[in-house]
Amino acid sequence: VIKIAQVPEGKGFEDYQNVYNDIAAKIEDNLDFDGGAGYYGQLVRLSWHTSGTYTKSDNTGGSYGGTMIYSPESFDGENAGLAVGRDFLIEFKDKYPWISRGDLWTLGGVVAVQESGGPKIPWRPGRKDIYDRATVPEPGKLPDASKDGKYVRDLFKRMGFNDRETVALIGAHCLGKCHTYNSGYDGPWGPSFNMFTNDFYVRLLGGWHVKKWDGKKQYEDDETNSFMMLPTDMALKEESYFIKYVKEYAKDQDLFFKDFSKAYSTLLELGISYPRGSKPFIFKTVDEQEE
Ligand code: HEM
Ligand SMILES: Nc1cccc2nccn12
Repeated sequence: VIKIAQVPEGKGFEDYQNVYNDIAAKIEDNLDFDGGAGYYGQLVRLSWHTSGTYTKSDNTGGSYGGTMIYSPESFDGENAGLAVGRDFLIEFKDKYPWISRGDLWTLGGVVAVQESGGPKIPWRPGRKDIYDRATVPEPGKLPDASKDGKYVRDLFKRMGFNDRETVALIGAHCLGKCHTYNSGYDGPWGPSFNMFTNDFYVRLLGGWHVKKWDGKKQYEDDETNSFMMLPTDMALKEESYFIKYVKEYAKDQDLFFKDFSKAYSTLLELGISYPRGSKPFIFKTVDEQEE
């Protein structure tokens, strides 16, 4: 399946920086959403789920076609709650009719990471809105949080990621929270959930116990009982091939930022062919434009 990037006629860096700035402004106007988590987590999860359907062996899935709104992908239980992110962004599809869903949804994640203090994320436009039932991925490609380390390792390997990249990507769980009405898992994550940091790894290396409740198996921290981890999060400290990266990132936020930036940029472009030598955009943050 060939998916070739096609940039809308005459659109360049400035055009996409304008979209970036509009998204950033709307995030800024809604910081108290979701108990103070804001929209950062929602937008990063949307960008990840539109991309994480990718399978390297047959080059299917990925962010190119913006197919998440079509069945059967729209019915994938793992995508519950993502209408929040899509609805947040939809006004920019009207304002900038030339932008594709895939470009808008992945750009939304880039804005969220950069505006919450995270690393710069290289990003390229050119995804195309397509409706061809044959290109809509079947449910089951996105990870189930109740599983173990081997499952996580194999699922990310299907996308073409190694152990280091897998651990780096899941560090995005520093943002946002779980919502029982979406996944059955219960938030909270705490005061740092609107800041992109290596906090996830630092906390993960602390003490955790299984939460006593009638919901899905999940963990809460020994110290305050106010943070949570999924079983697949805990798997990162249970497997020898993951734990070494957890420790590296807990010690060195710059290293985490460097590895996350590369892996996340790759994730958002899985399956897409770009013209040789096409240079990614590195958008300025809102703060950088005020100087
Ligand atoms: C083993 C892999 C993963 C599993 C099983 C997993 C599972 C989950 C679950 C169950 C939630 C809660 C959804 C809700 O209840 O609203 C969640 C939230 C989230 N996930 Fe993951 N995830 C994984 C990897 C990733 C990756 C690779 C990224 C990004 C690069 C990511 C970004 C997020 C974010 C930002 C949230 C918070 C969403 C919000 O605040 O609404 N996750 N994840
Ligand atoms: N914020 C958040 C979302 C999803 C999973 C997760 N594990 C720890 C924190 N966290």
